Amino acid sequence: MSDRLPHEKGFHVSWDQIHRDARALAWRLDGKGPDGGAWRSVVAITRGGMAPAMIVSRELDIRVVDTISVKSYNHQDQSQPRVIKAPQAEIMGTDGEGVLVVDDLVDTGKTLELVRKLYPKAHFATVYAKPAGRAMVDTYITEVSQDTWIFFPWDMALQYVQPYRGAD
Ligand SMILES: O=P(O)(O)OC[C@H]1O[C@H](OP(=O)(O)OP(=O)(O)O)[C@H](O)[C@@H]1O
Ligand code: HPA
Ligand SMILES: [Mg+2]
Repeated sequence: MSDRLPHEKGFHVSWDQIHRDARALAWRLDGKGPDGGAWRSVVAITRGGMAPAMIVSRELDIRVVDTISVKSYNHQDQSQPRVIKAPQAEIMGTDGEGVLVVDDLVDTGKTLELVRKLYPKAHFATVYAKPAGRAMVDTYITEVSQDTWIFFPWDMALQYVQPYRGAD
C-alpha cells in the first residue's frame, strides 16, 4: 500500500502538450553543455522519459541516446527505486559529465536522487516537476502542486462521455 497522500487533482497532458513542453525543454538546454557547448549524449529514464528524450535529442541533433531503467511505481503506489538496466559505461564516463538525463517528471525526487548518486556531473532535466523533487532537477518546464497526479497521453485513451444534460 502507498503511504502517500491521495492526489486531489489531475493534470491531463495531451500528446500535443507534451510535444510542446519537451521542445521548450530542449530549447532551454541548447548550448548549456560543458563550457557552454553541446551535450555529448542523452539518456532517458525509462519508460516515461523516452518520449521527451526522443524530442529533446531530435531538437538538439544529438544522435547518441541511451536508457537507464529505474522502477519505482506500481500505478500510484511508490516503492524503493532500483536500477534494473544501466546505460553503457562509455557513454556515461566516470561521472556523467556532458550527459543530459531526461525524465517526464520529478515527483518525490527519489528516482533522480538514485541516478544523481551514480552520475553526479550529469545534467538532470524533466518536463514537469512537483515541489518535493524540485531540488533534484537542474532544468524543468512546468511545476504542478504535490497533490496533483499527472496523466500522460501514453496512459490514456479516448472514451465516450455523457453530455452535460445527459440521460439519467
Ligand atoms: O520523483 P519520483 O517520486 O521518484 O517519481 C518520478 C518517476 O516516477 C515515474 O516513473 P515510474 O517509476 O512510474 O516508471 P515508468 O516511467 O516506467 O512509468 C516517472 O516517470 C518518474 O520516472
Ligand atoms: O504524477 C505522476 N504521474 C505519472 N507518473 C508518476 N510517477 C510519479 N508521479 C507521477
Ligand atoms: Mg519513470
